[in-house]
Amino acid sequence: MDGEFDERGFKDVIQEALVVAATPNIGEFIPFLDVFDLQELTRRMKELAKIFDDFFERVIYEHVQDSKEDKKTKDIVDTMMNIMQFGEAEFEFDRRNVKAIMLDMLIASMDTSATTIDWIFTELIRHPKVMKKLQNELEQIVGLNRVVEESDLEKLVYLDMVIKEGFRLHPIAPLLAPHESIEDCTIDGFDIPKGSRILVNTWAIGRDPEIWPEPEKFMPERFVGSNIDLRGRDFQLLPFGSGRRSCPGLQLGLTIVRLVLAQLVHCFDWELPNDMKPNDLDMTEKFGLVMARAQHLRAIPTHRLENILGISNEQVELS
Ligand code: HEM
Repeated sequence: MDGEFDERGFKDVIQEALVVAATPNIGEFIPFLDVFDLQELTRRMKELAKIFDDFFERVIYEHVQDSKEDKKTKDIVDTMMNIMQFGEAEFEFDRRNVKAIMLDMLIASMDTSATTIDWIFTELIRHPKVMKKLQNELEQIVGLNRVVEESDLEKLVYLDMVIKEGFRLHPIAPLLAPHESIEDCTIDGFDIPKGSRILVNTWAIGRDPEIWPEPEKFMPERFVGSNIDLRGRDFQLLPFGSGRRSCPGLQLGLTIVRLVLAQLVHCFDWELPNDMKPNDLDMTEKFGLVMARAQHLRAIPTHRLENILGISNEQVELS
């Protein structure tokens, strides 16, 4: 089964799992049809689960072998294995939990950050004035003699607005994760019984003209003087969800997105190949738990930071 990872690549298999998980399963809505698995989603999910399980078994095996040697650095799998071995958790914690956490971390972290960067960077290429304004901010704060570092990020106010605007138009989990109401409640006059499955359509909220003027426009300036943040406090912008089940990787994810985007924009000027115009970029979305761009973005970088990066100009594929 590892063969499937080797042949298709880890990212591809994870992406398939996200599509299967997001596809509405008719058997969940009409329970007596569940057993027939009409869309073959359950069958495929079981196959994928087996592929992941075999892979994580191999990871655990390798860690057990390595632990016999005196390793200097320990990773998250070593830590979980220790907790399991010495019964340090105050609840049942076995091999299945170790594998489930590994799967959770990989699925939740890999595609999310990469897809976010892909969308926001595409918007920057479609909006050269915004790209230029961001480059000016980077020039002022960082200069042109060194690369952006994590410690610069707090000072990059316009970058922050660009990222919020990107998340508003392209929340990578458009329906968040399915939630369940734990008690009866009424929202906006709608009675929601305890135990209902709740899907929060952040994609639609982000494009609601009653909340966002000219919602289809990519306009980071709409955040000037606003204190709307991304942490789930402001319900009109929920790219990481809200409350107890919101994204625990927010800090890491946001730092990666800010740093990578800042470096891409700061280090390079970008143009589209084959005389393509920014407006010609295909913005079609691809369905999945993480909603990615359907088409790969191709752009040509020219480096701006003289004498710092020994990188030649070439066409790169960002997704
Ligand atoms: C830009 C990057 C990321 C975005 C946009 C993002 C977004 C989200 C969203 C929308 C949810 C569902 C929240 C809800 O339904 O209320 C979620 C859950 C989760 N995220 Fe992230 N995420 C990102 C990066 C990460 C990273 C880097 C990690 C881990 C290292 C991570 C780990 C998780 C986990 C474990 C959950 C499930 C939490 C739970 O069910 O209680 N995420 N994320």
